[in-house]
Amino acid sequence: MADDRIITALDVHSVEEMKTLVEILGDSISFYKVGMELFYSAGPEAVQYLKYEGKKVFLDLKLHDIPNTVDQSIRALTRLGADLMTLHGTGGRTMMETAAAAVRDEAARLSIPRPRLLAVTILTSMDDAGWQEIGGKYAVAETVAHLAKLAKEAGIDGTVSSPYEAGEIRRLNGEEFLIVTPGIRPVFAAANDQKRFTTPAQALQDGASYLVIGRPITQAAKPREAAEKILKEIQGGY
Ligand SMILES: O=c1ccn([C@@H]2O[C@H](COP(=O)(O)O)[C@@H](O)[C@H]2O)c(=O)[nH]1
Repeated sequence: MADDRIITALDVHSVEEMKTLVEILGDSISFYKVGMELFYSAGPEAVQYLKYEGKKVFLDLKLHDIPNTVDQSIRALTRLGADLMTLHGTGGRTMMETAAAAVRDEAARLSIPRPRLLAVTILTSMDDAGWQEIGGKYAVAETVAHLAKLAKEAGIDGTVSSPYEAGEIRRLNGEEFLIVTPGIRPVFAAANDQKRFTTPAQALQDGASYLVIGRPITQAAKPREAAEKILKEIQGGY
């Protein structure tokens, strides 16, 4: 029933709201994202609950700091046992290399499966105009490809990018590299604040490994029906 390639973003601010959604979605969703909103409100309990329920967890806290701070923070987060975690690729090569080594070291020390690390490239809420406004010298697509190459060289397992860049990242970094794409909008959903987005089927066709989908499911009048509609779409049932 569930498809591991769909990660539902639990952007709510209490454990109670999270549990209600997870119960409603039942076996239609097996992979959840805990982001800043939920983690800053509920803390590690959110991750622990999902793991206890047998779900996979993407802990999306987008670390962005000097290498030493990221090293210590990523070690603490590794102990929570998430499957995927994020840091910002714009933190640079040394920061990414330090984080990649810290996750491997901490997971080995605890004899737990190693969480996969993803570098956030350029947020999907940003278009070329917004990127240039903050001083971006090259086009978004070019910068994302550059950051993806750098992330791979630094020992990072994958990227978070928009689906628009997925094909090029796949070409550059190969089949094993994880490409996680938020900015997913089924035809029935509003764009909200997303600027670089496409449909679930198109994103997979373009090379995404995982799709992050929040509001089109969690804010639908009937979340389970919305999730099932998306599953049907990606499994070719339209
Ligand atoms: O570039 C990025 C990085 C992360 N996100 C996160 O994904 C979800 C998307 O939610 P929707 O409701 O489907 O828009 C959200 O948790 C973001 O923090 C992103 O959108 N873009």
